[in-house]
Amino acid sequence: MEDISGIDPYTDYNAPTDFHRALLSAPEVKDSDRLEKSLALVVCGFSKWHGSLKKSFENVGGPAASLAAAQPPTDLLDKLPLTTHPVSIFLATATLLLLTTYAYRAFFHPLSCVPGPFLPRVTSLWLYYHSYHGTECTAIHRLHQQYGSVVRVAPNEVDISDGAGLAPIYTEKGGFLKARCYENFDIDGHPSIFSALDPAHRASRAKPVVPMFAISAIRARSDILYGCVDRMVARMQAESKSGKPVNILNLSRSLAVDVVSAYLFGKDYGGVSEKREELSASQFVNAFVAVGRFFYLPKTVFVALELLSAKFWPSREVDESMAAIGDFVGKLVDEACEEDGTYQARMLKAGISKHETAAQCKDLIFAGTDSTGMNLSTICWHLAQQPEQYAQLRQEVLANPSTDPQTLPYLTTVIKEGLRVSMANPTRLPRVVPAAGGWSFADHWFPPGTVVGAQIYSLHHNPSVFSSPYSFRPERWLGSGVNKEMLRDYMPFGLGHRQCIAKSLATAELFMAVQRLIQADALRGARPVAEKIEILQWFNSKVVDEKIELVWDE
Ligand code: HEM
Repeated sequence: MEDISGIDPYTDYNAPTDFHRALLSAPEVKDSDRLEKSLALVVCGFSKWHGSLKKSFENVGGPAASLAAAQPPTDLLDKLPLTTHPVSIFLATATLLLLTTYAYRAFFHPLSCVPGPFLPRVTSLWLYYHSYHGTECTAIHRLHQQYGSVVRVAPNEVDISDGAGLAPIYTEKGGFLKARCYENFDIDGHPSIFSALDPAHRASRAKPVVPMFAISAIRARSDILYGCVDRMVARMQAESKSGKPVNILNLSRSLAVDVVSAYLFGKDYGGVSEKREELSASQFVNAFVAVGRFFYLPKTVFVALELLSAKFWPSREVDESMAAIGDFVGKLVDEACEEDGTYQARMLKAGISKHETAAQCKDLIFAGTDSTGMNLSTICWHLAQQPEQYAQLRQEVLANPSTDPQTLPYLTTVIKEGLRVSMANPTRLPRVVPAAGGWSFADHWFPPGTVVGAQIYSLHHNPSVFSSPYSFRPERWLGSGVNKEMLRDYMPFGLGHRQCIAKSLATAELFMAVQRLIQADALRGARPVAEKIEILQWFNSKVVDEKIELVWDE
């Protein structure tokens, strides 16, 4: 970049425009430099009134420093109202800096051509607000309806609802890397397989355990899953006779934690057998779900908030639940025998510390319990109000008592549709545009570092791909009704290299659970208590009141 620090606005200066020209028309000016130079102009102006301010900017280096070294055009500045009070100077400087930043983001930023309303163009507060309140998906969905399939949702972030964007973001060449905000899901100071940004760090943790998630490995030990499922069905049947509403979300979560623990850790958590209204692991899961409301905050702010909320808003229930899970994984790790082939043993054998292995186990308990629980309960909730679909499913399941459930065509459509409508993970799965050359899509160019993502909520609710998108219609997945856009845009488990590591395990669990529930006719006579399932749209959605209830008529 050309050095323009030699320009002395007092001696070389003919008119203020010379000074501006020097600032703004230097060759190879990048947008960021332009901003820095604009700031430098502000610094120059104020430094006339407050020398110390100038000095501090001189220490910054770069064009700001070189221009701070220059003198401002006196006649221009002399006309401005003067004040020497440091607070006024500070406030005025801050305001100018803010306005300059906003102006840059709105009009000069490389993403300034991407459509979207004014607020998210200039500040991330819009996204933080909706994320906090659990309205992110619907707010962004509305933007897509208004502005098209590519919208700017924060100064440096874009959401894409066009399925054609999925392959480059998530799949091709391994997809883009996860965005920094995933760090907020680190557990006990460790990046988990889910939250790790660095592929090499993730790979060294995932490699030893990936074989456990293979379809063949799951099939070989399907008796473990059926054992958990049968206990859950028996409990649902027993509770259904009480005449009171049964919280099937709690029941499905209980099954899910048992499957994860029995299958992966070799030790059943015993959630289904617990004699309590709410699963003891629930508050632990809820606490992690709630992390989603601060997902986009910078890590330092996130950690500060976490500490503050633990200090000023402690919760006995959450602490107890955390302690229960802490004890459970602590024992798993202490008692692990390196050759026993369990998840924890494989991690330890790969050289992962005990502390981190315990954290990785916690991550699986959270990820496995929440999403699978949400999906199974959503499927049951829909089946309970669709007598025709229920009858068709029962006919198929009863006619094929010992067939692998994943080969049953109608059951397959039910599970697929359940995964489409259940918004277990409704929000964007944000990724970073890589350094090499940026990324071009749909007439837009996104510079390196831009955070791009596609929210499952918009893809699964796109009426031009899924007709009547909010209705539960398993038939849409039958035969000729299926088209390539449906297959392309369907992504309940994410896509590509970082898609759900436990996709096959979760799918097997859903098939087995629905198969056994239908065989036992457990949902006959059930009806939903509420008209809809209300969620807060966080990374892992939170069901309002943590309840999805069914009640059985006599
Ligand atoms: C129906 C149930 C499930 C759904 C819908 C689901 C959904 C997802 C999604 C959407 C992602 C991708 C996140 C992203 O790209 O940012 C993901 C990743 C992940 N899920 Fe699941 N999940 C389910 C069950 C499970 C279970 C049972 C486990 C553990 C036993 C699990 C563990 C993980 C892990 C560790 C990752 C991170 C993978 C990586 O980044 O390499 N999930 N899941």
